[in-house]
Amino acid sequence: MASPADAMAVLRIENLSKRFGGSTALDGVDLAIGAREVHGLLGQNGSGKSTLIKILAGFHAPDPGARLWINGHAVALPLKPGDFRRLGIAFVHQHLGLVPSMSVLENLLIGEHAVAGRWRIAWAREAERAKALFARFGMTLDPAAAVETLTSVERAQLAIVRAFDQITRQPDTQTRLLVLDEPTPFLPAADVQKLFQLVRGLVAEGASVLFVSHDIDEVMDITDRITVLRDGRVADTLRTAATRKADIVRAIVGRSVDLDAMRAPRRAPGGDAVSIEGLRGAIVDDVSITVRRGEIVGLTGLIGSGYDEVVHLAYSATRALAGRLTISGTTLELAQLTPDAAIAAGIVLIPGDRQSDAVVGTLTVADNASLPVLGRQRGGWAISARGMNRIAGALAETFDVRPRDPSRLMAHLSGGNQQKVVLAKWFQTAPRLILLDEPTQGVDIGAREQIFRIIRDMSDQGTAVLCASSDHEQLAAICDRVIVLSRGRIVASLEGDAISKPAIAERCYASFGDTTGSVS
Ligand SMILES: Nc1ncnc2c1ncn2[C@@H]1O[C@H](COP(=O)(O)OP(=O)(O)OP(=O)(O)O)[C@@H](O)[C@H]1O
Repeated sequence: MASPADAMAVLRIENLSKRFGGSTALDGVDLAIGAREVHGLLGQNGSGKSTLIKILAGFHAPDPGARLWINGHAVALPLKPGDFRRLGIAFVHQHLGLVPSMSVLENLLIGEHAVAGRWRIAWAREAERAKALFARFGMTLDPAAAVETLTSVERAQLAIVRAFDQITRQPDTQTRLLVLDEPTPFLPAADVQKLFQLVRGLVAEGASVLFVSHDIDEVMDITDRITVLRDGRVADTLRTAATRKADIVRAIVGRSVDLDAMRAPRRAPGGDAVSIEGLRGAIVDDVSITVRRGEIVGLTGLIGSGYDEVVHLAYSATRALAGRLTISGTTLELAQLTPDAAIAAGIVLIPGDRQSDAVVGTLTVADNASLPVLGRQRGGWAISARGMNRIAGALAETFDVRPRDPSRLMAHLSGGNQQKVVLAKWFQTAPRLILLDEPTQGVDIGAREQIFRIIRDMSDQGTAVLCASSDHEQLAAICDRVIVLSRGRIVASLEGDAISKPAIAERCYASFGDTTGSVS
């Protein structure tokens, strides 16, 4: 039903559909974003969010029958790549699109280089303009600073302000629509609030925002309305202020989810399964951790505290300067360990940045899922494709990978479904120690529940689990113990009922006192 906000929509789409071969990504979607509205776009993995955004970016052509209006003016579809600029739309994706080695100012003006006739840039004048632009939104960025020296939240702020600046420079339009596609992963709560302050500042200056996220708390905080996609259709459009979290979850998943039930029942831990002693890396400094049998241990802290380095050092994805890891009676010197030797010892690392570290996009789902167990698939000299498909099919069933098509190219799965394949691929090797780095980043609330259950099952069967994450809700849901790091050292350990989302956050921020180094 059209609301008053729809009548003066900055962007209005009707009957948007998109099929890829036999599968339907979007099916008759209507969406209206009001002037100065922050509009959330939510939905399970594979529900069609990225496809919708890619159609606006001119990357995909929609199926015939769709209609688009920008500020009340009909716009012909399909859009060509780059059309969005002259229409007053800008995109900020999770990877932000900044060049770290270039300065803040060069990054701000990167779009200007690309525009014919704008090669001559008055740098001094632009630097003054940039300072004024940042000051307008309460930011204190130095235009001459290299982006690689900025904090994560400063980079995200720069990417968002740049997007706003690019559209306000467009001569042909008054439209200012920012599409923020998961801009907050890995940011601690206080930094998310800084970004939201910026978003509110941009809205006060006339911008509208489409905010895509899996974080329901954040969406409830920043949006005015929410559109929920399910299986490519609009499941609901909700006014945020009048909506409870449970209603949003139900719209996303299509059923009720008992959020409290996702919390792990407390178990009595067994004997020591894995111990890490005297670990040192670029940030981590003399850290010792013991994981007991049947125990899931979380690692967290502020960005730069080193909590995520621990799992990479324990697998030797990054070579440790010093430290020992003892597993099943074998002690490994971490300064000499290689990933091959780690895998042979039953250690697996599931990295957070799956696009670059964990996925081969040009191979099928079956190929990706089979990579760690190829040795088991050799029939004579050939690798059995049927065997690989069978294994991948069974894993896809357990991990609810959608669609259930092992022959699909990995690059053609949605981001969250790729993550499920990565988890499935390593879990089938029955590891002794699983090192997780942001395991449910980009994964929807329904799949998250399944993944938590699988991690718990693995731990019940004796696998030791170390999970590095900045998602305190996730840690509170799955961990028996949560270790907090600051400046490379352990500063707190929460156990049992002391673990909660606010308690973890509090320890992360109150962590500039004494450091103890080890916890068992
Ligand atoms: N290029 C493609 N070829 C074939 N199928 C595709 C392609 N891109 C997306 N799909 C399919 O379209 C559907 C919607 O995917 P989309 O990436 O839009 O989901 P999403 O809501 O963004 O998911 P996520 O939250 O996991 O990022 C999925 O079933 C996906 O497998």
